[in-house]
Amino acid sequence: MTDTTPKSPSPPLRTAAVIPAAGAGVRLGPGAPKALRPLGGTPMLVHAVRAMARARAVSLVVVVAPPAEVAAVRSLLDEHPPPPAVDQVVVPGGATRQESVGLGLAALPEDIAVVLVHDAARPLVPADTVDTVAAAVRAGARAVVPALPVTDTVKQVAPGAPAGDGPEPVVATPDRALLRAVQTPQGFDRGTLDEAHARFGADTATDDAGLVERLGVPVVLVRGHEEAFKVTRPLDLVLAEAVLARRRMNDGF
Ligand SMILES: Nc1ccn([C@@H]2O[C@H](COP(=O)(O)OP(=O)(O)OP(=O)(O)O)[C@@H](O)[C@H]2O)c(=O)n1
Ligand SMILES: C[C@](O)(CO)[C@H](O)COP(=O)(O)O
Repeated sequence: MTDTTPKSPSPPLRTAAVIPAAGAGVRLGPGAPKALRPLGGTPMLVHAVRAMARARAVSLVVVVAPPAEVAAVRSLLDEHPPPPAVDQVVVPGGATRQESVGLGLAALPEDIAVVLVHDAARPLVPADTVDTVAAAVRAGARAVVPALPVTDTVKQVAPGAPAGDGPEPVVATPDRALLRAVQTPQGFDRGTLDEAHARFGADTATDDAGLVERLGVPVVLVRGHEEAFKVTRPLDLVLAEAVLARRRMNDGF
């Protein structure tokens, strides 16, 4: 006999942001782990979490913290709570960025369909950029990366050449018009990213989309934003302070 009992609708599938924040910040110089260093008087991580929580799409934020700082990060985020519609989870990170992202993915509940991976070290990404990436995944793309044209001319050197430490023979000058500098958040259909990390997570890659490319899955770029730059070296922090001060003056926050 056919069962005619009406089925209750399934709950909607949600979007989560995984924020790798477990790096030391060696290139920024000695001090606390980079994500916990202040920007405008507030730890960089709090800015990154706010940026993700402010985006319309995101309803869960998973912060991947330096293992020794998990309790401190939980307290910090309790002091700076997200909007009520956004849940927050903190998990310990690993030795590499990829390992940290993998640990964040392992903490996601089943109802997450779209994952945005966002560096804590990109604290000033505008909410519109986050929503553009999430919307492109929701519209059917399996991997979406915000990117900007490259403004410097780029030279290619031989494999194994020491970075910038002396005379290096140039091997080629790639056509700059064909190059893009990529940012985060990178957005993925959850199954695609899980598979990429399961199969290639132990390989070397500097971003998550690089792992997805190895699956043979198409990756698409959308326009990034200048203010989504990564705080890597001390001068980046000077720029970040200036951008934040300008925003506070313009927006009064
Ligand atoms: N083991 C690691 C290494 C990096 N990251 C995170 O990955 C993002 C991008 O990495 P990067 O800017 O290179 O940060 P660090 O690894 O901290 O920088 P450095 O190489 O200068 O130490 C950062 O938000 C960083 O916290 C992480 O979660 N776990
Ligand atoms: C993921 C990333 O931010 C994209 O630009 C970047 O590749 C991270 O690289 P890093 O080696 O951790 O600085």
